[in-house]
Parts: sequence; C-alpha cells; structure tokens
Amino acid sequence: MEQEGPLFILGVFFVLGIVALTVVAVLQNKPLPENLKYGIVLDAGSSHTSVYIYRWPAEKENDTGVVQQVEECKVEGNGISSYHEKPVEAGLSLQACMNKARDIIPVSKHKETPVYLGATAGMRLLRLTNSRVADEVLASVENTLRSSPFDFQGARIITGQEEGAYGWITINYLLGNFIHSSPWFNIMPNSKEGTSGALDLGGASTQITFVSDENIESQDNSLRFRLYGKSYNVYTHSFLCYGKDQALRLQLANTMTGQNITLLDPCFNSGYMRNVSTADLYSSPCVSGLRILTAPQTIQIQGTGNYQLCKNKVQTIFNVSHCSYSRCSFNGIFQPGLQGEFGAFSAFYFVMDFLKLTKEKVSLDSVKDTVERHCSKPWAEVKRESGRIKEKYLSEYCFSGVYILSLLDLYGFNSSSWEDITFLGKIHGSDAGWTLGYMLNLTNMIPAELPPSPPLSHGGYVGLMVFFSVFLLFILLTCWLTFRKPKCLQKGII
Ligand SMILES: Nc1ccn([C@@H]2O[C@H](COP(=O)(O)OP(=O)(O)O)[C@@H](O)[C@H]2O)c(=O)n1
Ligand SMILES: [Ca+2]
Repeated sequence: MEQEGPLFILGVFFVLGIVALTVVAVLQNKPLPENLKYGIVLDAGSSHTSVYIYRWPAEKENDTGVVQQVEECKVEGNGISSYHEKPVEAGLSLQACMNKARDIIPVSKHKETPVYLGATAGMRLLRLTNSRVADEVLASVENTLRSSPFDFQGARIITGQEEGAYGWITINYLLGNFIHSSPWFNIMPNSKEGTSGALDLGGASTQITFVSDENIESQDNSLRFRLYGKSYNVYTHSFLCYGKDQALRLQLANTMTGQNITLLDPCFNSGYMRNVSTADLYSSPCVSGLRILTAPQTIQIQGTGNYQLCKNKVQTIFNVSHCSYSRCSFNGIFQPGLQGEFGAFSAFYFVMDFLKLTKEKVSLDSVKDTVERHCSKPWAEVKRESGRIKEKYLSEYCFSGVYILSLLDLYGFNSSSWEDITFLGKIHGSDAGWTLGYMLNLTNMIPAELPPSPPLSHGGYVGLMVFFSVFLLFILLTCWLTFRKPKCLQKGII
C-alpha cells in the first residue's frame, strides 16, 4: 500500500494534466464568433430586374459553397431598357428593392457591402439602337445606387461571354463541383468528378457553356479558368436575339406579309388573339432588317395551336446552311460536341416547370408529347387550368416549349443526351443565374489555387484530442489496476 501512494498522486496529476491540456486546446481553437459579410447584385435583364442579396461567413470566404442567397427582390415593372423614352425613371424603379436591402442587411454592414449592377441583352440591344440613350439609362441606375448606403461598385452592360461564364461558375459553385480537386473531398461518398454545363435562356439572349476537351476552333468561344487548383477549358456562346422574346419577334417578322391584317399563328393556342403594333415589332434591332414597308400599322395574331406547324415556323429563324468550322450549332457559330451533364435555368426552367417537366427525368419523346398536347389545347381551357399566371407568359408557353426543343436540338441534344439535362430553378436555396458567379469573381472569392487549410476541421481536432486523452487515461487506469505496484512505471510502460 505504501508504494501505491506516490503512484496514486502521480495518476491524479496525470489526469489533471490531460484535462487541462484538453481544456486549453478547446478554448484556444474555439471558432471566433461568426462575422457575416453581405453583397448585392442587380440582374438588369431584358424583361425585368431582380436584386439579389448574398451572405457568407467572412473567415470562410475562400471555401466553395459558403455564399448563400438571402433574398431576391423583383423590381416592379419591365427591364431597365424599357425606360428608353424616360431614362430618369429607370433608376427610380430600383428604389423599393434597395430599401428592402437596407432593411435586411444590418446597418453596421451597409458601408462595407458591395453593390454591382450587370445589364444583359436588353441593354445590349438598346446600345445597338441608340448608345446615347443606353448610357443615360445606365447613368440613371448608377445615380440611385450611388445614393444608397452601400458600397457601389459599378453598373455596366456585361458581355454575352461573361454572362455565359458566370452562369457556369454559379451552378458549379453551388453544386460543389469545384471542390473535387481537393484530396480531402475525393474520399467523400457520392462525389462525382467533373463540372456541369450551363444553359441559360433569357428574353433577349441565350447562353451555352460547358467544359470541352476538344479544340475550340474559334477564339471568341474559348475561356480558360484556373479555379481551386484545377484548370478548365471552357466553350461558351451567347446568341443575341435568341432569347425567347426576341425569337418570338423573329418568328413573327418572318411570316409578316405586306397586306394581311390577320396573322394565323400555329404557336399560339386556338382561340387566342393579340394585337401587335408593327412599329413596336420592328423597333428591335433583331428584326429591323426584316421590316416590310407596306405592313399595316397593327396586325392581329390569331392562334391555331398546331405543334408541327409551329415547329416548322420556328425553324425558319435558324440558319443552318453555312459553317466555316468543323461543326456548328447554327448561324455559322462553332460548337464542339456536347460533353457531360447540363443544368438548364432561367426561362428553360420557367417553361419546363409550367409544363410540369422538372420534377423527375422525363424522356425527350414525353417532353415533345407534353408540348404538343399543350399547343393543341384551346386558349379558354389553358386559361381555365392556370388562371393565376400572367396572360403574357401563359399565352407563350406553346411557342416557348417548341422553341426550347428546337434550340436544344440544334445544340446537339438527342434522346440519349437529353437525360443529361437537369432543369434547375434554385440550388440549395440560391437562384441559378449569372449573378452569384459575377459577385464571386469581383470580390476575389474564387482562388486560382486551393487555399492552404489545416487538415482537420475544428470539430475533428477537438474530437481527436478528447479521444486520445481518454485513451491515455484508460491505459493508465488499466496499468494501475493490473499491477497496483510502481513496477509498471519502472518498466517504462507509461
Ligand atoms: N416566371 C417567369 C419569369 C420570367 N420569364 C421569362 O424569362 C426570361 C428572362 O429573361 P431576362 O429578363 O433575364 O432577359 P435576358 O436579358 O437575360 O435576355 C424572359 O423571357 C421572361 O419572359 C418566364 O417565362 N417566367
Ligand atoms: Ca437573364
């Protein structure tokens, strides 16, 4: 017993030492209170403007998938390019959403919160028609944003190439596709190598962007990225005038005649009628070259609802007769073969969602059947079934469905590759679109190389510390209970 006394005291000190070590380690490595950062991006599209508010923890800003969308505020009215006759009012239209941003973002963060406005194809078209007015519209929105309490970083018309690239970055960031290059994530179950291509359909332009291992024959369509330590060879193209609203104009302009006041249109449901001012139709630079001088001032569209005839009519807006590269999609634009999975968002999603084709994978034939059935429904029935939806959208789903099928066919999607397309609205709560990628790039949140990080997370570190402490304690206890003599110490077991 005499010999056990010093051993017991030694044991107590040992236990106390381990407890103290664990407490110090836990306290020292306690994560700091979360410091949140905010960012605002305005997507000034051709049909409308949305204000997106993002939030992320400051100390994790170089990780992937940490930025979250906290709000999308839809600006009342049409896109900023529609203010071409009263540019000053373009800025005023943003006020309500900027006030909302003021309420959502804590006052202490206002000064450090960057605000970016990116205008897309509607403003590209306005710049082509009248660059002075386009500048006035931009100056007006800039004025409003400058007078907000946030850190205004600029309002500009982004290029089609940027729109494609940032849409691709957004969806791959949100899907977590960039992190596979890290050895720590390679061991994750369900992890799938590779990125997803991006298909964006707007009102005035449409973008296709995907990684290709083929030679990109046209420099304008080639992008090279280095993200999180991995290089990407990316193909992108933006078709101006091939957003669904401008495509509809092209399709109408192609069937205009000099005399007829009535235009029978198979892309609208039977019984549907719409008056169109020819001055308005031809006001877009996409169709101004197709103007028929003798056309009446107003024409009346009368729907006949016929899928096959609509398809034939839609096909007239694409030129597939010339290609100076080894392969083209349409209008002489180079496109390599499709590769990998694709996420299709914006109007691709809105239209497919209306037709209830987004929930699970549906075969190309079933999609064609659904669009055909929708086109053949009388307008009164369409209205009865979905009365809540804005008439402008509702009346155009037949055309939009046929247009999407024709466009994807020209990109090269067939019955088998159709399965690779997922129609995406939101990914983990954030909208699929170019805005998040734009902000990530401008705030330098996507590093070219993998940021150095400790091999273990805070939780993992504390867990291991506790485990080994308990393990050592267990050894000591076992030793003490087994020998109950200082022998084990003398033998150097501990
Ligand atoms: N709920 C909605 C919202 C928008 N949309 C359409 O989605 C398209 C959005 O285009 P956008 O305003 O972003 O235009 P771009 O500047 O991207 O070409 C427009 O054609 C809208 O009509 C829709 O079909 N359903
Ligand atoms: Ca858009």
